Amino acid sequence: MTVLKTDHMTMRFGGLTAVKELNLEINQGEIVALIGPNGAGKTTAFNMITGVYRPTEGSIYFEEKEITGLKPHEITKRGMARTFQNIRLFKELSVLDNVFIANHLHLKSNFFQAVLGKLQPNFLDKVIGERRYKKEEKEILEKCYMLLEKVGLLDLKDEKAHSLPYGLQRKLEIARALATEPKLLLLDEPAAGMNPKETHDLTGFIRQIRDDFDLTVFLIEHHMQVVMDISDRIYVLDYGINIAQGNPYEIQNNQRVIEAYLGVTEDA
Ligand SMILES: Nc1ncnc2c1ncn2[C@@H]1O[C@H](COP(=O)(O)OP(=O)(O)OP(=O)(O)O)[C@@H](O)[C@H]1O
Repeated sequence: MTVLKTDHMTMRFGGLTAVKELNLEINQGEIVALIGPNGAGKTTAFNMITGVYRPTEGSIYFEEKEITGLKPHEITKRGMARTFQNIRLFKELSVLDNVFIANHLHLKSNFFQAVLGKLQPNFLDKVIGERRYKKEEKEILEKCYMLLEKVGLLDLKDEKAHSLPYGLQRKLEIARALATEPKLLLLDEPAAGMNPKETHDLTGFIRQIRDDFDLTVFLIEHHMQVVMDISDRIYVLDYGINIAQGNPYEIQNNQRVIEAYLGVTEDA
């Protein structure tokens, strides 16, 4: 099944076309990379797919249903999650609390509102609500523990997020994304800031979570070794234009891609 499809997806900022008529097609279970030099339009493409920007032109389909123009939280609810180039964690909160909070999209009872005193339930509702809250809290905690175990952070669950080394903060971000139970996971530069050992382990880690959580993965990455090791297929952007697509071997040997990366012009 096609999990993600974009049809002539375009984003203009004034006179600048950051992404031009991009056609992507990503299938269930694939690991696909989006690469390109700085400013090529990769993050803009992610921002359109996840609802941060509405495309100026073109359409986006998730699991064959149109999602163009939906809000980010609506897209998350349908089963898409992302991490960010600049890590976004609650830095003063513990590792566990960071994952716990990320579950809120899946809570059936509105306990966050209740906790904040915004709801005034009658006595019976309150008793039932509290019982349900306790049951849900227990279930969520179990899920958080499972997620932290999967990403190798269970032993650090009580540490503050900001005290973790950068590479582990990235893994915590991934655990937070997994907490929303996505089918498609978008990773924006997962290797950034990782040390050589973490970078080396990243390929196995991403494949493992893809298999364990039945995911499809779409990632932006600058680290070419990671891209070539991990990707089933690669799309290349240059100045907003999709100049190539193919498997790692095809991309490594594509003259247009080599020129885009080396900055060679056609008359040079
Ligand atoms: N909100 C915005 N307003 C105006 N221009 C923008 C905006 N966001 C991005 N751009 C421009 O669009 C182009 C593509 O930027 P984008 O961040 O998508 O590239 P990128 O491939 O993700 O780059 P990098 O690898 O450096 O993160 C750039 O020229 C950038 O300056």
